[in-house]
Amino acid sequence: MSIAVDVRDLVKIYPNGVKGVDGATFSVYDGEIFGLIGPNGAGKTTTLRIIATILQPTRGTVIVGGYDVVREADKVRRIISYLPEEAGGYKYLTGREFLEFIARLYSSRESEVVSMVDEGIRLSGLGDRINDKIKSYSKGMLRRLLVAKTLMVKPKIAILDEPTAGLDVVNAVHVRNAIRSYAKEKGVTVLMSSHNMLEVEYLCDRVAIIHNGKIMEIGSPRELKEKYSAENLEEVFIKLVGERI
Ligand SMILES: Nc1ncnc2c1ncn2[C@@H]1O[C@H](COP(=O)(O)OP(=O)(O)OP(=O)(O)O)[C@@H](O)[C@H]1O
Repeated sequence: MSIAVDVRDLVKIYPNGVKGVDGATFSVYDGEIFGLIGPNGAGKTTTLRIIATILQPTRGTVIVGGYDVVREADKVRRIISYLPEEAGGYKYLTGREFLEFIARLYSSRESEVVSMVDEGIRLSGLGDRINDKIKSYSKGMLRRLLVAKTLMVKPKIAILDEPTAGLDVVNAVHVRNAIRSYAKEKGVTVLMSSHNMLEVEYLCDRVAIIHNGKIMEIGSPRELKEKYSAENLEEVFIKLVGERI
């Protein structure tokens, strides 16, 4: 299996001296849904921002689709699509206009723009509300739109930071199903973060558990549950780092 994202001995020290990531190493394979899971402050956002070329690493190497995130950032940006944790939309555009705006950044071919927007509308599940202004959307509707715009451009690698954070169960289930079905249908590699360990159990082929900037374990949810004789990933996490919290 070829490697989509390779992170080696990654360290990020912020200017104030805080270590955001402390020697993380993991690989994401082509076509898999990979979850970076851990509690608040574990280093998930820092790691994803470095992979998305928004933040510079202090030490270590990160290769995305064969390109180095520091030396070949432009090439990396062409093959990824990134959903930040705190993303917004253009609130005076309708959902449809926003998707059209994004699609035109990725393609100048009208037929491609139309099919991307159609895909985005389908993924968002917003129905007729796609024609309403974004400022009228609930938080859940906005997140659904943003997940849809991140996936609809069919990136080689989609990087989703807490795609379901703050969503109620109906919206969260919609977003999870959209990610899973789209990624598997189109062969898109997904790297996502979550502090909801039960959600990643459903969604992810493999997970890495991150704590204090360090990767503590990597494996499929099933492998980890078996290894730790645990009912679910929350229990795995507690058994793994509970005594250190
Ligand atoms: N800009 C920054 N300057 C200084 N320290 C930071 C900065 N951003 C993050 N940190 C620190 O780096 C560590 C990792 O934070 P990060 O946001 O990557 O964690 P996280 O796992 O994404 O957490 P959350 O689930 O709360 O979003 C934390 O100790 C955090 O306080």
